[in-house]
Amino acid sequence: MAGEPVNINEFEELARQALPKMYYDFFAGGAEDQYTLKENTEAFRRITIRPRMLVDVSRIDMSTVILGNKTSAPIIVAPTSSHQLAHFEGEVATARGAAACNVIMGLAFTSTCTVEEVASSCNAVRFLQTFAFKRDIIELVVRKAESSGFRAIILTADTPRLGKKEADIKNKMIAPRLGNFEGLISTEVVSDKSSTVEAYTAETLDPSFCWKDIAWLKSVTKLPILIKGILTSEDAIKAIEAGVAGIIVSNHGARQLDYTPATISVLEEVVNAVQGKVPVLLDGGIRRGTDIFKALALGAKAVLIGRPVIYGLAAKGESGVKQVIEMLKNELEQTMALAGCCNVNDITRSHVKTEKESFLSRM
Ligand SMILES: Cc1cc2nc3c(=O)[nH]c(=O)nc-3n(C[C@H](O)[C@H](O)[C@H](O)COP(=O)(O)O)c2cc1C
Ligand SMILES: CCCCCCC(=O)C(=O)O
Repeated sequence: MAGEPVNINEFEELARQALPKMYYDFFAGGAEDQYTLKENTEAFRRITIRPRMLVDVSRIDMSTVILGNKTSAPIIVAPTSSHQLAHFEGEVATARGAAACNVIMGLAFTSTCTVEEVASSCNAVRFLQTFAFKRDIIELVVRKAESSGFRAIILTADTPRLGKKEADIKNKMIAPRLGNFEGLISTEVVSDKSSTVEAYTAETLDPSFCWKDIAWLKSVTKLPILIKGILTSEDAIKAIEAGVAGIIVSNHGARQLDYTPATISVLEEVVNAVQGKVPVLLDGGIRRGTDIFKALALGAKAVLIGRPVIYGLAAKGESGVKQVIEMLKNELEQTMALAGCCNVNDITRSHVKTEKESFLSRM
């Protein structure tokens, strides 16, 4: 590629060149046939934008407030594990990149750097993600989140066990040392059948964790809980009943159950079920500012960005993370200007046409 990357796909190509195949496959890959992986991005292409002309767009304000936290744009770094496999500075560099762009940093508990290292490295607003781990591990997550100034807990609900990522199995993917687990479980987990990533999670997850256990989680923390991995109205209603502070529509970047729908295609179902009671966020397949615009038009308060941030990190460390986030912010700003929206509240349902609506209008 000649010159600087001009879009996220070019950052992905830089990351592919920078990383050993095993690590690139780990970051880029999805579960099984990778049907959902492809759909997550393709479904955005089937939604068109209905722009409005002759609006005064001389000043565009992308800022918003998420669970009481002001942010420069409706963009959050998605919690993703193992950043030191992308760059030696790992999540510390990612968080600094997020801080430089004034967006919220979602940190995975399965990070390579520790919670404390990330917290002391930057002043980004931070949310800490936990899986449905065994309870003593969740209690540790909560203690670390509270003592290190995190503003919310993200509970990932879609991972009672790890999805089958065939590239990792073929590559015999070796999990890195995960800072927060040092001394807690064996960090030398080995498995001759599959990737050590799978072995890691098998040792820590509690597959019996269910809706009633959210009451327990709420009893051990004062932090707001965002539930991540919701794809249906039925579960959205259960999440509201369980008292979560927000919902993240997500299929885990297509790394868990294959043949789940593209997240953007079920966003509206969840938004309608939630009836404005809590904010609804979305991740999966966001690669353009136009994708963010479409998600906001369909009712998302903000989006989370997973792989693009990792690609920026792999390509150029902290400055790559910053460039990726700035690129998406600039593209969103451009989209808002050209669509006639001065701030995020101006982006409405009537600014997009879904595939179904296009189909019906042709009949
Ligand atoms: C390499 C990788 C690791 C991930 N690790 C986690 C994790 O530890 N916890 C979690 O809740 N989600 C994890 N995710 C899912 C992301 O939080 C997010 O849902 C997904 O990446 C969004 O899709 P996108 O990559 O297309 O933006 C991971 C995703 C990737 C690509
Ligand atoms: C090395 C531990 C990896 C934990 C699982 C991370 C994850 O959620 C993923 O999709 O990968």
